[in-house]
Amino acid sequence: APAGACGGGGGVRGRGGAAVWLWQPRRQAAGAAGGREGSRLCLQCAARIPEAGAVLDLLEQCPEHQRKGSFPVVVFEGLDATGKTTVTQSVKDTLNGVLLRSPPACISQWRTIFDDEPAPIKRAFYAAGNYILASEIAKASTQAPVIIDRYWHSTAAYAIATEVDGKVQDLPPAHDEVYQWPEDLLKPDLVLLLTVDPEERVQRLQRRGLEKTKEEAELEANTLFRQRVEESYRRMVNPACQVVDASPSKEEVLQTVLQLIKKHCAM
Ligand SMILES: Nc1ncnc2c1ncn2[C@@H]1O[C@H](COP(=O)(O)OP(=O)(O)OP(=O)(O)O)[C@@H](O)[C@H]1O
Ligand SMILES: Cc1cn([C@H]2C[C@H](O)[C@@H](COP(=O)(O)O)O2)c(=O)[nH]c1=O
Repeated sequence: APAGACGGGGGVRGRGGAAVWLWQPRRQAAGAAGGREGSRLCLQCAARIPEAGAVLDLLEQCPEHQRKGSFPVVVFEGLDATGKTTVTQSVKDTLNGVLLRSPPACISQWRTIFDDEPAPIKRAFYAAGNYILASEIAKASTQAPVIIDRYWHSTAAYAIATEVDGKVQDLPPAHDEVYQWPEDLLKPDLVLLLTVDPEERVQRLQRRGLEKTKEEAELEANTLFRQRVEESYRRMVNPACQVVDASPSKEEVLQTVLQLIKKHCAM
């Protein structure tokens, strides 16, 4: 792989236009999220990890420029424990849809390996996962509504928030290209960002009682990181996230999102 493809000033640009692995630290946020080409190059650099080769093989099997079928594709985003798993399952059941998630099942068994790698490799894993997921979305959306638990916006928002230190004011400015959807990645019809206030979210995390991922532990410990992730979500464009207050009961949240889907997606 070309020198600098995975971290040090490379200036690589993804085939579809996603800014990847550029010079400035703030550009590295976008780079860390990478496009298809950027993540491919970074995983090639990580050849010492056998699973990187396996992810690359799966990525190569996925045709570029996936096209959506005629059924709606709806993504749910948000910080951990905002209720994505809960609501995606209910929406899937209500709409007789297909439920998918990022990273997709075919690579999720390697997630813990990549979570322990340096940030660019970890993000390349998640970015590649989105391109593999796009193949699944393209196929499933010819048959039924597709409901997705996290997609590109999560990859980008966590990457940006990790690469940038400090406060929300230190993020790349609104309208920066780091907040753009990659041109070569299949777009959903609707992206819903679930939000709850920090106290409620911590209560939900505690009630759930599962083992914390590193990201979750960091989110809990680091208010600034949490704010950077959420603000990055809010700055994403093309498509932008529609913000949903997910504090009400599960049933109320379900009704709110079903109405939004009805309003924004032809069913
Ligand atoms: N509207 C709600 N009101 C109260 N509790 C809720 C609500 N939605 C979800 N919960 C509870 O909050 C906890 C976290 O929810 P869930 O696992 O769905 O979140 P998540 O966003 O998928 O989290 P992660 O991203 O970490 O997987 C669970 O115990 C769930 O039962
Ligand atoms: C998809 C995706 C996830 N992450 C991080 C963000 C979360 O803290 C954890 C766990 O997510 P999950 O909803 O419990 O599966 O993974 C990330 O950093 N980048 C991504 O693309």
